Amino acid sequence: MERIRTCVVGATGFAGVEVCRIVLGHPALELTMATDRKAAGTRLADVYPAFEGACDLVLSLPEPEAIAQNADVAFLAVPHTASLAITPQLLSLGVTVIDLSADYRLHDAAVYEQWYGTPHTSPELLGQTVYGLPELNRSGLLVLGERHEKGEAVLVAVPGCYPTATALAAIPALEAGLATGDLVISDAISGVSGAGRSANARTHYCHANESVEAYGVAHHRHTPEIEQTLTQVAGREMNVVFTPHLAPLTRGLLATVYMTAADGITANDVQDAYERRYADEALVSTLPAGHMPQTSSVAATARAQVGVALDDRRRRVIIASCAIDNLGKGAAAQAMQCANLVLGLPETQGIGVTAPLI
Ligand SMILES: NC(=O)C1=CN([C@@H]2O[C@H](COP(=O)(O)OP(=O)(O)OC[C@H]3O[C@@H](n4cnc5c(N)ncnc54)[C@H](OP(=O)(O)O)[C@@H]3O)[C@@H](O)[C@H]2O)C=CC1
Ligand SMILES: CC(=O)N[C@@H](CCC(=O)OP(=O)(O)O)C(=O)O
Repeated sequence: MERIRTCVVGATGFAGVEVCRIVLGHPALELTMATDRKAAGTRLADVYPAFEGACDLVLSLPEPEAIAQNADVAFLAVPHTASLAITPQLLSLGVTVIDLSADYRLHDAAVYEQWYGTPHTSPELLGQTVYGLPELNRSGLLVLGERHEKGEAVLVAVPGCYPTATALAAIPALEAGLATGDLVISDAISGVSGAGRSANARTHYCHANESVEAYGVAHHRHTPEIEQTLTQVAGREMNVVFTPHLAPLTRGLLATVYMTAADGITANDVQDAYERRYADEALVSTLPAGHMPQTSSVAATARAQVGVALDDRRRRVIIASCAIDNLGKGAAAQAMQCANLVLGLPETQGIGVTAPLI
């Protein structure tokens, strides 16, 4: 079988290199192009020696015409606005785009402009884009797959890492009507690779090591994305109080979510709802009652694990905690899960399903 020609844009970034690693191990895809502006002209293996012997590809500049000549699908692992700059042209040249950036996640261009502080230059694409959380929007991704099969280039907006973990923690309780009200609180912790490859004052080893801090409090740009998803799930306008924290981990993300419990529900009702909701999901597990997830159990995988409890001692609160790998289910592996659905491949093909155990 001829393999699907694949380009990774932003291939030396943390999310991009993880996409490259997945593509190189994927039986149905071939890494035919990888781009990077600063390292163009050098081999990917010169930047990441782990690829020595496995990949001889030379990095190119991210030029849409060249991408269209070399690839049928492009993963964009670039910062927001960089995706806006090339996605319309890639689509018009017939390249299906799996975008890891935030540029096409929000349905409303005005909300994007408010939170990202920059004009949205292709709002006409927002209506045709599917938000790539397969556990919520699988049918939409399969519709994109039908269009792709007919030769149309399509666009997937892969969710952010914090929105992925927060949504997976909240979906079962909201869908089953076990959580009431319009407020969800999400306390989340990310490893430092979530901030990308370039260190800054906050992510510098000497600042981040042996320390945990909250940041972006009350104004992080994932807030509207989380609210958009929770509103879709609950079928009513939802708000989130979202507090991200930076922890001295290389990779891993844990979101613990608090929701007001509906009157009369029991801890068993909550546990059952979560187990039922994820029973058929290959990549999301509900842990047994009394167990909470840890990031090391999902490191370097596409998996999410969710643990849930009901605190009915004073206030009745559902507490759900979700662990993912920020670069796995939070970025590259989820991007591949979406691509598999769009490309008509088995949903988990090519993505690691269990973590290294030691
Ligand atoms: N890190 C994570 O855990 C997650 C990241 N994401 C998203 O994935 C995307 C990449 O993130 P991450 O890998 O962390 O970032 P990095 O900073 O590590 O990498 C960014 C990459 O994009 C390239 N790039 C930067 N600007 C442009 C541009 N204008 N045009 C083309 N290429 C450009 C960079 O190389 P060069 O400048 O040399 O071209 C580099 O290869 C972002 O949108 C991020 O929000 C999503 C979920 C989780
Ligand atoms: C630890 C850390 O700094 N994390 C990043 C996560 C952002 C990210 O990757 O998300 P987008 O895809 O929406 O840009 C942050 O808080 O900005």
